[in-house]
Amino acid sequence: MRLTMAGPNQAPIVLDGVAKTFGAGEATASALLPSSLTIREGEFVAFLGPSGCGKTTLLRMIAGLLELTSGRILMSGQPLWEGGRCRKELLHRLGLVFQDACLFPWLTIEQNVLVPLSLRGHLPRRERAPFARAMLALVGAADIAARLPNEISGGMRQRAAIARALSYDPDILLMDEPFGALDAISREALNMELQTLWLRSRKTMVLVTHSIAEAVFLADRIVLFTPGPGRIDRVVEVPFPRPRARDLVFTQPFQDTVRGLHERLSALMEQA
Ligand SMILES: Nc1ncnc2c1ncn2[C@@H]1O[C@H](COP(=O)(O)OP(=O)(O)OP(=O)(O)O)[C@@H](O)[C@H]1O
Repeated sequence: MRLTMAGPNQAPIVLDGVAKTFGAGEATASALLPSSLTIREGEFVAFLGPSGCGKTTLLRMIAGLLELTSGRILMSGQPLWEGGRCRKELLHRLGLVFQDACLFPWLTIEQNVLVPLSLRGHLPRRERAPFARAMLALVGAADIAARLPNEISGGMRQRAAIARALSYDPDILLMDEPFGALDAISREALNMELQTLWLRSRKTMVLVTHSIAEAVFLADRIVLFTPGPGRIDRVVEVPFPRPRARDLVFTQPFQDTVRGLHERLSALMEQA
């Protein structure tokens, strides 16, 4: 089922006092303190914070993979969780990409990208393969359509994972450290591709990252978390116009922004 588009006052994602604790009794541990945030239509938001601050936990709650302990998540104004039950029909708006590409090793890349199309069945059968190839082309991976996952590089596997997430035709792309395991140069190339993808599609994108520079390069707004149990410390607007050139990272204004965030994160970690 496809939902109607969000109205002007219905942001794609609203977090309203969202919190999570794990365990029970004396073993209870807080993973995320109450956090509120509005993610706007078509914006690129990065979640940035030290290890264990609850970024992944929050992303998993937005993805409907983890129940909230308290608070509400609204998707285009509709609560994602109701009475302890996740409203699966709202999840059709989401595409997910994780650090590990999680591709089926016995399927070619094109077949992997076709899986969600077959499962969802939202395209006529004859249109599926061309659509899968178009998604691979969009992320610069058209050449590897016929290869198996273990025959290609980690960077190419992540491109394929993004293409697979896009084949759900999501309005919102949630990404958890998608390039965390890649070398610096591949990561830069993938960041450029991701920016191009965002510029072309204007999908709402949420990226969890440890990298301050990656967050500054890609995001419109950076959500900074305190050390665990984390909460949102502040939301920082990134001032650089688009498209952002690869060389932006070497400029003084970029490095000043990175340094400012670094100093804030260091201060938070010293206070913790
Ligand atoms: N299933 C779970 N059961 C118990 N504790 C958990 C579970 N998942 C996460 N946690 C705990 O919740 C806290 C937040 O973890 P989370 O993975 O969300 O942090 P993170 O900011 O994404 O960290 P990283 O950047 O290292 O991935 C951590 O203390 C973690 O140990």
